[in-house]
Amino acid sequence: MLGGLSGLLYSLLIPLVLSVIEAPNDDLQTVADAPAQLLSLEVSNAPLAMVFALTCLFVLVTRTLSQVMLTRVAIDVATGLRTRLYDRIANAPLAALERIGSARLIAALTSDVPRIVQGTRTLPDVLINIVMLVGMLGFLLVLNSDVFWYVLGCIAFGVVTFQVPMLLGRRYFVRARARFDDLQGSIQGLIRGIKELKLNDRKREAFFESVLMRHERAVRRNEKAGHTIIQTANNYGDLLSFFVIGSIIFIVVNYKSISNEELVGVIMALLYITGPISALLHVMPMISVSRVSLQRVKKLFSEIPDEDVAPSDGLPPDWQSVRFQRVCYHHDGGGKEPGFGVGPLDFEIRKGEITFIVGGNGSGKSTMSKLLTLHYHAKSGDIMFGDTRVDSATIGGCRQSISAIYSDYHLFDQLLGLEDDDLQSQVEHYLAALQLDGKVAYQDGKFSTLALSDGQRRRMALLSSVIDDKELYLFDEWAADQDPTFKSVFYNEILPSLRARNKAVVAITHDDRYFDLADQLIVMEDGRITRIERRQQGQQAGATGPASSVDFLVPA
Ligand SMILES: Nc1ncnc2c1ncn2[C@@H]1O[C@H](COP(=O)(O)OP(=O)(O)OP(=O)(O)O)[C@@H](O)[C@H]1O
Repeated sequence: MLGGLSGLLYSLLIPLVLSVIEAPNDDLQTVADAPAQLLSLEVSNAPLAMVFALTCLFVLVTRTLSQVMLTRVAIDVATGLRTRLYDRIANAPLAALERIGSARLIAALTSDVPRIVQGTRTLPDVLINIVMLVGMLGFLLVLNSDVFWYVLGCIAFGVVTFQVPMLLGRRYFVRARARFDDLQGSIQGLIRGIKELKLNDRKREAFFESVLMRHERAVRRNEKAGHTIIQTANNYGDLLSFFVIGSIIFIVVNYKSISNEELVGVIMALLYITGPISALLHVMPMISVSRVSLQRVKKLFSEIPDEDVAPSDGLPPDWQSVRFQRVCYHHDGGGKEPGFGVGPLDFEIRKGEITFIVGGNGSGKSTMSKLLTLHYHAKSGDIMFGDTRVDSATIGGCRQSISAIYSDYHLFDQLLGLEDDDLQSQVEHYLAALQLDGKVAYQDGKFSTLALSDGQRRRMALLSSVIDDKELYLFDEWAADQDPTFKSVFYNEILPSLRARNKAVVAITHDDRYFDLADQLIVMEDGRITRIERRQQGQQAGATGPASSVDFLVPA
């Protein structure tokens, strides 16, 4: 609205100036002959000068206001888009996120969203320039209708012919954007694999040449081609404006009756029109790139399904055991690969027991554990939390019973969602029990550092997990990078103390030295359970090391 008003006022300036130059009536001439005194300046045509000054002021105010307001809207759009993406990611099934991959998600958040916003930011200028163009065309119509129709025809011709390079340029932008996902993936490879690359010059060169720079060159090539085409088209558009002016001065005047006075007005109007046309042409590449990013984000949204989970009241159901009944799951292989199937799985995890899941690499232990922690949705069969069957209505509540540390866990630098009064003392207790008290402090609701060794970071993850105080604990090869002493602490003290608290404890492990500590041993092979061993009633598990008298957990 303001942009339109600004454009309209802007387009009124030329007729105003022309009316002064042309001095169409005697009154004005008289006024011009007797300049008025304003702020000790002699001003000709004082009333018109006032109108001119006020119009300029209005243009300044309305244009600034419209730009500021729309820029603010654009910033809100960016936040809104990112927030929608955060929500989508948070509510997406894990399998879909694994399939899409972090590279695409990060590229959308860091590259597409800013480009969309950049495109949105041009909108006030687009609007202002369109209104200016329409205003000036209206003025042209008043001046000379023949010239008006001629110019309109030329603009229509320009718009139609401009579409060809635009479409071509857009195709290159689409290709560049698609290759940007690959580039993002290889940048992650460079950062994460820097240690391996530094130790092997040939590997590094090969990575740079055939992976990283290949994608970089592809992005560069396509972006250059896209911008070259669109810039050339812009210049063609600019040139077309001058071609129109030239053709009117040199050709059209011979066919249509245009007075000299009209011609001056027409040329001024046409020169003035080139401004908005050129401004519109120059935002075209930005709008085109922005549209490509918008489509990319839309496609991403369509690929992230919403998880079929009803809103949970946060209350887990009452359960003593979790039962798997003929549960099956299948990883899609993607393309020609057959994928990997797990199941049918039948087993029971009880509270007050320690269950070890063992098996060779790739036997399906982690997949089964993600079914148990309700991250993967079973393709068939039932998972029961006590008498509660896990389905879309109950899954949210059931998840609240679970705490898990996977091999690719993430460590947050603060304890989130906890408001216990004695949180500080609990954290201090666990920092000491996990032998981290000299390393990490908990201050102002944050850990002082996470720059720790792998084993120490895993202990921090354990701290965060036990402090959550859930019913079912899953540890995926947690002890793999612990030293022998702390491995023993984990198996002989930490797991038994969780069991003593009536927690259901599940650990995926290759540490056969500690197998007899478990109440139940589930052996997996090629996606199936080949054996389940249960300890006899009354036979106390935990014979390998000296069971500590110290309770790891803080007193209840
Ligand atoms: N996200 C995934 N997408 C597709 N296939 C997968 C995915 N994760 C695992 N797989 C397939 O499932 C198989 C079993 O993987 P899983 O991680 O469950 O094994 P595991 O027993 O935990 O192995 P390890 O002891 O090496 O951790 C793998 O061989 C792989 O082919």
